[in-house]
Amino acid sequence: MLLQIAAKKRLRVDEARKKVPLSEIEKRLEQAEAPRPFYQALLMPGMSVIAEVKKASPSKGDFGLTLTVEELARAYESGGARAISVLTEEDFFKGSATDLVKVKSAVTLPVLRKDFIIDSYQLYESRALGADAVLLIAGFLPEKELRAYLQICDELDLAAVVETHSADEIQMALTAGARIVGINNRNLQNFTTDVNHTLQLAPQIPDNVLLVSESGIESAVDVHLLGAAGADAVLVGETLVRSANPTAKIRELTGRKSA
Ligand SMILES: O=C(O)c1ccccc1NCC(=O)[C@H](O)[C@H](O)COP(=O)(O)O
Repeated sequence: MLLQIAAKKRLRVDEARKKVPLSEIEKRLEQAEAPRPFYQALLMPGMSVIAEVKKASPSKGDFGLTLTVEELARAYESGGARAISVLTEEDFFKGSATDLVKVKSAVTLPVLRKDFIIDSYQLYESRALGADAVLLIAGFLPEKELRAYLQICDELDLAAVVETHSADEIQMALTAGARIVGINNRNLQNFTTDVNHTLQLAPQIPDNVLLVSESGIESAVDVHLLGAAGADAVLVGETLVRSANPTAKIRELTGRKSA
């Protein structure tokens, strides 16, 4: 599945580059507004929720959102989310760049572009679309490339969450210079999730690096255990999009009334 996602992404990136060359994106970036502070949002005391706008997934199919992406993002902001993640991958998650643009203008929170970044072009594109942060998947990128991408993110003033799933990937992310490491509780081979995965790997993350626990987070107990293990933030998708009241669900997860 991951190979299929990467192959589709390659075609999409090549198409995008033909339509809008990097030189044109660089021109647009000259007019771009300063990004919103994603890293600082995760530094706030207490657990930060990165609430995800997720329309579908390869394992679960379409979630049948009843709210528009703007309404959903505003509901997340009201519940005290500290950042919004927008899945922009088109072919397996039914997302789009337009979703990111719509969400960015609907809320005041920093916005993470959640996609499969396989080409540096996507970093410039993300910044031009208004993303404040991007996700880099350690399992997709050799260390040299990851380091180079992190450097481009720094130059663009774009925060980066480096997603990992093993001790080796965590070491690679840290060596490459990651300042925010995601531990994905989802096994990308079979799509099962287990929050114990973060609990087991969290000790590998030094204190000066922010830890985001990703995927499969369902309850206040999960959030509490993850916080006690050292997570600064949780990235939550399915639990929120399936909830009848996403605002209340975020409050229930954090035990807080506001951010
Ligand atoms: O969500 C999936 O099934 C999935 C499959 C293959 C690659 C990535 C996948 N998810 C992307 C994500 O990063 C999640 O949407 C995110 O961590 C939130 O997860 P959840 O709270 O379990 O929806």
